Amino acid sequence: MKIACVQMDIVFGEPEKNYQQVLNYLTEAADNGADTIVLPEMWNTGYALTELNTLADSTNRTVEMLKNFAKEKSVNIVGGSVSTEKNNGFYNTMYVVNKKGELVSEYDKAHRFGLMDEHIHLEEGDSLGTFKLDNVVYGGVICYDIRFPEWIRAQALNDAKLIFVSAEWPEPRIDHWRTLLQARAIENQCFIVGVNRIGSDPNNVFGGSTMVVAPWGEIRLDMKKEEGIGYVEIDLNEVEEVRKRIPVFDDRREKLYETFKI
Ligand SMILES: NC(=O)CCC(=O)C(=O)O
Repeated sequence: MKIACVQMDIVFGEPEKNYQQVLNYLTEAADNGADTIVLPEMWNTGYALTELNTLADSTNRTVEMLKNFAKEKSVNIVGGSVSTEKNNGFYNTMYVVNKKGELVSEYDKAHRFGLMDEHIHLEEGDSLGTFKLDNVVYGGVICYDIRFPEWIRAQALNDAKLIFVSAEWPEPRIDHWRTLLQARAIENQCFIVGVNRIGSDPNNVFGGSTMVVAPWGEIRLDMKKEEGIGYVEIDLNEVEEVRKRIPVFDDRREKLYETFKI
């Protein structure tokens, strides 16, 4: 499985420029033989949260673009996230489309990040964010969600073998990002593909460090500050190998956990 991670800059509050940019990246990745392309968080608008009433995607624009592209090039797309307007509110939404051009997941960020005012401008989602591509179960979460081990564990317990994390994670906390991605991979014995943006907006400088971490914890891709697409080939059989080596999932004590606040 060849994964393409798009570590891009995002033009603040300018969806037209960002849709064009993303189309260019998708084309480059598909032409380079990617099976699955992964985008960062809020790539249509950036964190222009006070302008969402005019900028957020309130139509099917993103979904249609991703579906058409995926079908034409026969590629899976984990569409990072975009700001959306639906059900009388604004959301931070991850769309995933498969190679046939079908929408297989629509996940709204479950945990809102107060330091970037999400709790003021965005609604929170309630779905788990697991989905199937080519008959394998995956998970998808958005940025701050990775700080909640119980949320990632829930995806792993629901059979996710690889979890995608799309982010706009600022540089000053980039060590947290790197450590959390590795910890979530080791504790859940699964692949973690974390795609962060680079560049800056009026309030933050973003840290890049798009990474792919294997179930044993090795870093298989580290884009550091490089702008562009990083490629990695992975074998999902590694998940079962690592789970056999240390059978964490067999050794869990669910009854015990139920007696405490976990
Ligand atoms: N966009 C986000 O959710 C950022 C999360 C973040 O920076 C963190 O430290 O957590």
